[in-house]
Amino acid sequence: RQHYLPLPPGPSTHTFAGAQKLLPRIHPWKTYAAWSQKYRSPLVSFRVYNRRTIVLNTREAIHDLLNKRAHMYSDRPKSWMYHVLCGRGNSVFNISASNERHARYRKLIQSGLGARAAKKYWELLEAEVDNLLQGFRRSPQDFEKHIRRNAAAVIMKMAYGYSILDEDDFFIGVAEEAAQISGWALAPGRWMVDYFPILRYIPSWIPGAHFKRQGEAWRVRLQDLSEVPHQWVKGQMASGTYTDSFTSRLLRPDGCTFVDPDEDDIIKWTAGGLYAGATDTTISAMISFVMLMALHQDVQRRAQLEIHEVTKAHNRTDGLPRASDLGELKYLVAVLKEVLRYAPVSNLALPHLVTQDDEYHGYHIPAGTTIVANVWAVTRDSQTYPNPDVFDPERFVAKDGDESTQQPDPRLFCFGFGRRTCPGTQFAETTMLLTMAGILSQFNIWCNKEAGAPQVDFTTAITSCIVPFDINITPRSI
Ligand code: HEM
Repeated sequence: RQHYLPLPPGPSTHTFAGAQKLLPRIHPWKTYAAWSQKYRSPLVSFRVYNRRTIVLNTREAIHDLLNKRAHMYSDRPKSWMYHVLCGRGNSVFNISASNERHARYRKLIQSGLGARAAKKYWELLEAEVDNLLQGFRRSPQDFEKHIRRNAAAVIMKMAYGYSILDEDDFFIGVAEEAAQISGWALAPGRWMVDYFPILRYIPSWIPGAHFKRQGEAWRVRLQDLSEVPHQWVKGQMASGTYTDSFTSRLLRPDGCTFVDPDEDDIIKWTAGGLYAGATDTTISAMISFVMLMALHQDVQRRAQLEIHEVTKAHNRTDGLPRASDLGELKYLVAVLKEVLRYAPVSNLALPHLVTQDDEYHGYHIPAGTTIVANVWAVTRDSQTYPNPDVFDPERFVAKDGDESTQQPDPRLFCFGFGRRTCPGTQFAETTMLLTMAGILSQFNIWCNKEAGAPQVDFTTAITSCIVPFDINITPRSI
């Protein structure tokens, strides 16, 4: 029956290339939301060459399909260039949900990063916040660099027990090269083999088969890069002097024998996924946070007051909150929620793939369609969030202690959906709250508004943040 139903509406497109030329390079989420308004449909669909994408533009549609029907909406679209030619199909982000590795990866991450396990990292996080604040003190104008270093340091220590010394660190270089290659190989519309997989059989020496030679070169390089930190941990463990970490604990679960090669491989991919998942996301959120604090002095003062009261109650003479204090910083949690809503890190989350034919609101959703959740559209929906373009943490403060007066928690959609929901959510929240509390306890952030308040703009990438503008960061007297 579904086949007699229409596809969700969308722009009329070129016979061969489909909507390829219509897809905007800047803020595609805004275009999808505009199409949704134009066609008066929460779902819009378009085709690029032979691949169809459906974008979900409302909270209800996203929840109904990606969460409630997660069993059929949790796969990932296949990039033949990246997954096959570059050999990255086994990565945590790309693995098919039907592959038994998917469940194994997520189980390991859950055991290492879940709510209870995360407490093991409190000391590490506090030490890294301290390093970050020292950086802010030394050169506040380099705040972005300090935030980047901090995110990499936290995850390298947590995943591998490796201490990063500065931003030119060898291991950061390794991870950044891998991320850069992945970005090129995954660029939508760039590789015809993604649309016509038969091209992968073309011999590499044929003129025009540049993509095959490139894919092969990247495969070798990415494989080498992903081995570096893993082999480093194993070398340290063999030498007997190593720092306990996610990887070391899993490699020798009973404390004496190493796991078999199959489990070793699972651990390697899982730890690699942690680095890829944690760095750019946390960095984006923290940059947006700093920018928003510069613009909203009232919010900043109120959060500082709350931090001061909590640290005073716990006799923190340095005025610096600890991880165990975070549960009392209710207003700061509201600020974090509003940062995630106002400046979503992942405006389109990551694409999912539907594995069976389906039907929704009278539309046919064919198996094999890429499904994109327009998170940005949800955060800007004025029914859910009145005055959505206004930054206002008050949305998430319960009136007279009544939690039901709060607007919907954006963490329910900023961290993804169904069986692909971000497994680092709790770890990310603890890291971000501790960083925010540390920064606000020691510094004032402000910008010169004499020539008018700076214009807020957002970057376009897999992770997005507020485009940095000139700000001042000055130490506070406590
Ligand atoms: C501000 C912080 C973060 C945000 C906003 C965020 C957001 C997301 C989103 C939107 C996805 C895709 C979910 C989907 O496909 O439905 C995702 C996946 C993932 N995230 Fe995060 N994330 C954050 C931090 C972290 C951290 C700290 C870690 C690890 C320590 C992490 C590890 C991962 C992994 C491994 C995946 C892939 C899951 C899968 O495909 O099964 N993330 N994240």
